[in-house]
Amino acid sequence: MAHTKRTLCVRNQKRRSLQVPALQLHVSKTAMRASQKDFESALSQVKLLKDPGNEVKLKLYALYKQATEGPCNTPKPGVFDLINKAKWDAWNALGSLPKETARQNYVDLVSGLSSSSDSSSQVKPEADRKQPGYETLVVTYEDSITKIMMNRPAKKNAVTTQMYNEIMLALKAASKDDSAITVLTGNGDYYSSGNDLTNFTDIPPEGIEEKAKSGAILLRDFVDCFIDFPKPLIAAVNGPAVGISVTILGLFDTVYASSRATFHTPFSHLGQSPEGCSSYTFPKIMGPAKAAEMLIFGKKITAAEACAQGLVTEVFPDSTFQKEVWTRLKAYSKLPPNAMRISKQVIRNREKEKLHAINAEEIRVLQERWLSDECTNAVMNFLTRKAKL
Ligand SMILES: CCCCC/C=C/CC(=O)SCCNC(=O)CCNC(=O)[C@H](O)C(C)(C)COP(=O)(O)OP(=O)(O)OC[C@H]1O[C@@H](n2cnc3c(N)ncnc32)[C@H](O)[C@@H]1OP(=O)(O)O
Repeated sequence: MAHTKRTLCVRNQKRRSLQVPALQLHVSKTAMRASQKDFESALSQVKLLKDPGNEVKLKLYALYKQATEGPCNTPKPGVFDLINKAKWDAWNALGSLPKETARQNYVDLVSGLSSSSDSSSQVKPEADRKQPGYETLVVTYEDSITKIMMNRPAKKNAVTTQMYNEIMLALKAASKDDSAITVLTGNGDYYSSGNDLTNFTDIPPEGIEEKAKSGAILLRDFVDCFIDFPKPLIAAVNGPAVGISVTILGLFDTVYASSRATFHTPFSHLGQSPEGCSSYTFPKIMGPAKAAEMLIFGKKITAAEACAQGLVTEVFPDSTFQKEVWTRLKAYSKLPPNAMRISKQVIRNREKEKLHAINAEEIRVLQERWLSDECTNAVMNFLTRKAKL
């Protein structure tokens, strides 16, 4: 029973149809009315269904036993007999549920599973998998993975105000959907060229200070979303990465990089200062000396160097990057999602408060830098094409 590709909408329908709490299978209005024939038909139907997962299979098993044999009265299997113990527990949990009610609940459950698997097979996967409402991103769900792809390849995936907002929206949605892991990546030859420098040009009538203030709030909220993201978060760095797209990597759980990727934080060149909690995470990850070379002197490092310094988890040859990374991620996405979330919490939670405070402090400093001549000149030089990195 293969896992199928489908839209969130269909997944939600399916989830609703599977909402049969293990210990509270209710007596429906039609209870007592499921005939032996209905039950036998459900027994045949269940063999044709796609794999509904272990939890539902246990419910089906328990209801079947209750419907055919009545309350569980066999000895409890030993602790090491895991499978039989899980089955026994599920059956025993039904207590004294009458046989007729168990039969009806079995028929209802199979009927719900059949209709949801019918509707999922009607989905046209390729077109529908893309989630609507994003202009700067392509957000998809497949194989229990939410993939957030920055999608301004002609501009090297530079992060506009709109993209900051859309990434926050996508992360908030991914934290609540039933994906097991979330991946951020880029479309085209770049992962991201960092903050879109035209963000600094749109000055409101209230003046540059107001612009710096609103930019600071946006950036603080953006980085906070990464600090608070509850599920495993993976960066698939498909090409060069600059500025904010590099600094937030310290807040990811895993970073895979193409051999073509480079990592560049040219803050001094731009008259700016570190953000994304990198003033804390980078020295912690790579040691203060290597962090200073990147964050103060703007040294661009290769994927191999970033891996040696601990910023990158693993580097893959560019020619096989996509294939190898997605094969790996699909395997990880099948691990028990709650265990992965909880492990992430255990690893990350004790630092959260500290990271929020660091984020706030970095932004306080950066907001002042944005008003400096050094920063204004650097941005003007880029926009008038006098300077590139
Ligand atoms: C709300 C505010 C929050 C602020 C948060 C602060 C974050 C800090 C940072 O992120 S600092 C990093 C800022 N990024 C840069 O300084 C990179 C600037 N870009 C470049 O130096 C070069 O474009 C390049 C080295 C990334 C790529 O050079 P290449 O020659 O390969 O390509 P082009 O320069 O021709 O780029 C193609 C088009 O894309 C536009 N573009 C690329 N990056 C940015 C960018 N960061 N901001 C704005 N525009 C960018 C480039 O202008 C070209 O556009 P065009 O085709 O219309 O000319």
